Amino acid sequence: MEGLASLRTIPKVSFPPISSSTRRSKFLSRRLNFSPSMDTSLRNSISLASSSSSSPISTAIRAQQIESEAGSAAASPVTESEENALKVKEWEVGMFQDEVAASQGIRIRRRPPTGPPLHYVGPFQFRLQNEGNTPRNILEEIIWYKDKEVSQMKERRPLGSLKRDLERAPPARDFLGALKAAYLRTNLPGLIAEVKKASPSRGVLREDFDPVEIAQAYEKGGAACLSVLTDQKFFQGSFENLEKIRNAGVKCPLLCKEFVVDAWQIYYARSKGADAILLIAAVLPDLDIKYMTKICKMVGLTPLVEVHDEKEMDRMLAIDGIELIGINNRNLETFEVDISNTKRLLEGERGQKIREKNVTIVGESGLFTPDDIAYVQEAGVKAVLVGESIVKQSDPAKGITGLFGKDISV
Ligand SMILES: O=P(O)(O)OC[C@@H](O)[C@@H](O)c1c[nH]c2ccccc12
Repeated sequence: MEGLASLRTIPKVSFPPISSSTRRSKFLSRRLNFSPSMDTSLRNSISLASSSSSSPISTAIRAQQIESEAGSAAASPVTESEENALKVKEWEVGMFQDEVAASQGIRIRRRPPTGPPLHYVGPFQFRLQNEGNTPRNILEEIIWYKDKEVSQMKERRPLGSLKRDLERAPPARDFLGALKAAYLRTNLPGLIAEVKKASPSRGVLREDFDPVEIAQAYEKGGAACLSVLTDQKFFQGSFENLEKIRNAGVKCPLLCKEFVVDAWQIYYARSKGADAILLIAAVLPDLDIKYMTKICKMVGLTPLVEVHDEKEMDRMLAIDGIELIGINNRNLETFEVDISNTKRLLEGERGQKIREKNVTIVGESGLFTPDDIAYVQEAGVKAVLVGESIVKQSDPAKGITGLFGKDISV
């Protein structure tokens, strides 16, 4: 009995007495990233926009979602057996969502890390550690943690109150415009300089980490935009850093570097002063990308969609309205870095399509020298995203000059 060593005892949970259909609706909305309080017109337009999607599974999920919304009007008390049936249903829907994702080549599973329904023995519930509830790689671990973190944050800050805060947020600035202007000015890729304290692959990059000082040095050194890591657990970043940098009067537009799993995070990033936000294609199915890019545009954020391989690039090129794509040279599942990844993804017909669609490409990760910059520029990038090589320098402004082989601030 292999899994028994990690057998855990969990007290039985009882839900507050709300209608099962309401809860199911909420649950489905969450899994599908449709916020229950999202404007109906937007939701409809997104459903319409995505109705061309060829996946029969996503169509079925949409049908279930509509059914769940229709059912949410009726309220009735829930019995314990209904409760258990609901848990099983939730598990099934989670599995279903993973199937949709898998059909698009996504390996990251989004099913709740609690795994399959619990086993009952008397008053106790047991859970066996197994393939289904153990993350398969670091990205999956981050995403599962993020799912939990975000659902807790949402409880503290419901979308309604967050939306009201948006009116008080500092105005969004033109992230893509700043990158294009830098490219025209310098004839070199526009720099997105990353305020990064640590990462799971490299550990702590800089002990004396003052985010505002680093941001100001980057600006002085000629960065077009900044990227601020906001993930706390794995990258030692924070939204406080983002807010501080914005409030310190740094003029470079700011990218919120997060692991977005829920549209709520987009509103939150905007409320903290972000001008752009990262959306990772390895994590988000097409429907989420379409929906989230619309939310971004609605609140004035520029989405930077990140891909790592040909399959992800082709998926994103098939979605209309994506203007900015980052090619990550780091595989987030294995941490392997290879800058020829950028070149490979920009070759041949794919490169041709990118030029036709006028998509701006950002080369991301593992760039250290003027030769690296020249290599990705030659491959076709108009911008680069750089962290480690410049954040480690005692003067990050000089780090930028070293990276490009010349002073790009003038
Ligand atoms: O420090 P580097 O190798 O220059 O990489 C920066 C940036 O590309 C990297 O931090 C990054 C790219 N995509 C991400 C997604 C999540 C977290 C981090 C990243």
